[in-house]
Amino acid sequence: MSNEILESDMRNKPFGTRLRAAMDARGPLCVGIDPHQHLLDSWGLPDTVEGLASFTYGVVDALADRVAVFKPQSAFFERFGSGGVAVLEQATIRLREAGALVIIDAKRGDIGTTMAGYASAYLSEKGPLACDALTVSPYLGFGSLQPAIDEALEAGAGLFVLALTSNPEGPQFQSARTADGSTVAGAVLNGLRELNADADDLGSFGAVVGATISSTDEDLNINGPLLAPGLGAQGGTADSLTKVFGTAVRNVVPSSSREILGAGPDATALQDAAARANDAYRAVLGY
Ligand SMILES: O=c1ccn([C@@H]2O[C@H](COP(=O)(O)O)[C@@H](O)[C@H]2O)c(=O)[nH]1
Repeated sequence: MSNEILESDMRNKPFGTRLRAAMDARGPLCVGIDPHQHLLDSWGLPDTVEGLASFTYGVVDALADRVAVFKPQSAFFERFGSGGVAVLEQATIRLREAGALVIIDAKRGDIGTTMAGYASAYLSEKGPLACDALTVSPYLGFGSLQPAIDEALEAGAGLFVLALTSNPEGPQFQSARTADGSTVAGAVLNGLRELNADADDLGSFGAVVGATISSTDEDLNINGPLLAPGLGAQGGTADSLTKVFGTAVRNVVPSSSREILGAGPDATALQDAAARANDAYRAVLGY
């Protein structure tokens, strides 16, 4: 199941094309790798870098060849300093070797050459944390993301820009009106729509839209992927996806972390949890 995505012709395709192929082959589920302290504890592991490594590689070994997309949460690796970041690097390499795509959830955002520094760390194939896509924050202005957009285009990588996040505090800024009358979220979605305008099927520039927002008046048809965290532990369900995403539901990448990870450490239990979630989302998203 892994090799069709790894074939050299696919390797050189833009992120959006590779993402569609991976979801077609393995189902739409994105498994979040969030090694919370309470999860290490429930897996019988110590809250140390060794515990982090056992947890992370346990997820990788169980799921890398059957799940399309993984979203490691950088914060839980950074918590352990350089040793933790080394685990993130290794996990990313192993997942990609098994044909999965990796979105590192680091929500980076800065200006000019600093943003370019983040972009080269995560998006350039020569970067130490080279992955398929990175989450980024647009709150220094959508245009501040340009160095990451340029690097993503150069590397065939993708970006997921925060638009309508799953947390209840999000609307305070995201629903605010900009000078041209659109909301902040609407301005982000417009920016992404422009970036994806020439993409054939799925563009490489995605939005983060939580599965927990009850509904939205924003146009989510951006011809790009819609990363939907908030499923499972935060209360979002497969049915919420139809309500939130409407006609854009086919482009949703449903992401779930604690709901799946809580089934470990047994590999079969992790695989069953991922298969159940994948089947539920497949049915709703039309795969
Ligand atoms: O709007 C957002 C953006 C990112 N996240 C991240 O997704 C996971 C959710 O974990 P669960 O255990 O499935 O709740 C976590 O890494 C968040 O930082 C989000 O939840 N909402």
